[in-house]
Amino acid sequence: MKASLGIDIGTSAVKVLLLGLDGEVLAERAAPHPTARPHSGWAEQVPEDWWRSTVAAVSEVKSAADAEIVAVGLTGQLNGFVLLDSNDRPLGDAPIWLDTRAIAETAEIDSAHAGILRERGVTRLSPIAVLPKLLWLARHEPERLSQTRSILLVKDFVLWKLTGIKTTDPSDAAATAMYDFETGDWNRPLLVDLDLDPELLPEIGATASIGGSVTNEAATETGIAAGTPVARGAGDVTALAVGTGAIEGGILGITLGTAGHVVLGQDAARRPDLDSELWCLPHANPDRLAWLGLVMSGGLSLSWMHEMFASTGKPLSYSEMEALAAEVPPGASGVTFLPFLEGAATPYGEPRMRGTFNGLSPASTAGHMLRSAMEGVAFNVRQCVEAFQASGAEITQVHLAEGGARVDLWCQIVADVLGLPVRKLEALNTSTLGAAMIAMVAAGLAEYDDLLTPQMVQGKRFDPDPATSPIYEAAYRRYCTEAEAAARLAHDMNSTAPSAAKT
Ligand SMILES: Nc1ncnc2c1ncn2[C@@H]1O[C@H](COP(=O)(O)OP(=O)(O)O)[C@@H](O)[C@H]1O
Ligand SMILES: O=C(CO)[C@@H](O)[C@H](O)COP(=O)(O)O
Repeated sequence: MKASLGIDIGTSAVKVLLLGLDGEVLAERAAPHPTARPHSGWAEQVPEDWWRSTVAAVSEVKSAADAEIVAVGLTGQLNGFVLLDSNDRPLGDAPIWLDTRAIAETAEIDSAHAGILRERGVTRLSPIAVLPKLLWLARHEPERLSQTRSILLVKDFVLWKLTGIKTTDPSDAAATAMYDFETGDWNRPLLVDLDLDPELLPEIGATASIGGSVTNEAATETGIAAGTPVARGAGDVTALAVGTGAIEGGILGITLGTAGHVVLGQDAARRPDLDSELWCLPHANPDRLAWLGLVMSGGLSLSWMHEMFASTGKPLSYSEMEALAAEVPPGASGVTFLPFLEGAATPYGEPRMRGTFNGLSPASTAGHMLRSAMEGVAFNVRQCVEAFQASGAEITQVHLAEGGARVDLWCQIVADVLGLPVRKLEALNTSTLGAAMIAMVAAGLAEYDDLLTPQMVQGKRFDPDPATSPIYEAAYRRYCTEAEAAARLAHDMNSTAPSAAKT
């Protein structure tokens, strides 16, 4: 059987998926890679680890399904970047999206260039983005930047390893804050103004277009036939917009990966309210834009607790954690978790906020903390949904996916907190699925209109329980009050802090 191979270089792992041309998922595999946090606020990965994980996961998925790979599509975490020297060797490790060392540079660029960033980049600047991190490097590691001959984003590094071609797509480019939505090119005037060389950046080609084909060397390493076309693909937000069906209309995609994503496909002429810290990225379909509400610590809020239990020598499985949380009533008896372990994106845009439990008493149990962690993430998701609605978007269906959606209680909590029916998709790895779908379009094997596969509309439905509605209304109001106070506190305590150096 012929199949499209999707490859997602995620934060915690590379995931791969074989999608039959009839829309059936034939096999999926993953291979993990670590994140290093060498200094406060830093988060880095080793680019060669992405390639090693890709080779391992592709080899496994090929053994799991007897399929002929006719197209490859890439996606990956946004805003990680590799500096390559004149011999195409990485100059050090790659700062990833979780790296917030450039808080001071962010404030500086945003205040001097807010107009051009909003009008041409359709963004408020965030320290997640590549742009302020490049300025940080120019100031703190100028030699490293002066030795740099090219810069590649995460999925584009793997595309280069597969094809020998350095290229990117509009969705990955736009997240860096260095893209011009009007010209479809890098925002050259902004870069020149900041003394950053636009020629270090790769050319930008359409998401659903072929970027190159698998080289003989990559074929030997991966087992994918030499000459197989590789689509440029998309950053993970745009790929998961495709994979969750958030392509047009009111279909809202929610994912609980390491991050949490709340995504809608909207008409390209419309813009969200950037003051609500919503993001706007090019969609795979050029007639649309992907609107994003970003929850920094989505699935991470639960995997963090999972790791804490494991570190005590008494690990709990995810189903044991779910069972403990299920013993506690909705609203977690007044315990609130603010899910800002990695800072806050939508709606606060405050990277210095941190996670907090409020309302604990001697009667509180691990179940209260687990349930409130899931509820806190659902409340942050609701803030994203309300920001979309305030920007005039209508929501008719909710599709939920990625690793955290394996926890049924969490799916029910999301339905109850939103007061909307939620469908947990059968194909949970939606960015990987989206990458495989985009590759099919790029290779001329499918049209955008064919992209809603049977997996999309199938899956378990969770209806909101009306009995929980008044409880969650009160708990959500409590959460908002506490989160707003925490945002003010983080801002006031840190507003004079200098840029993060090696501490
Ligand atoms: N065995 C499991 N059962 C239920 N949920 C899990 C399990 N393992 C991980 N998770 C959840 O899935 C999240 C990771 O989702 P995933 O889609 O793999 O993330 P990413 O693509 O960001 O690496 C974890 O943070 C955790 O909340
Ligand atoms: O960078 C962003 C948003 O800017 C995140 O969307 C990352 O791309 C995280 O993806 P996961 O690995 O959690 O799926």
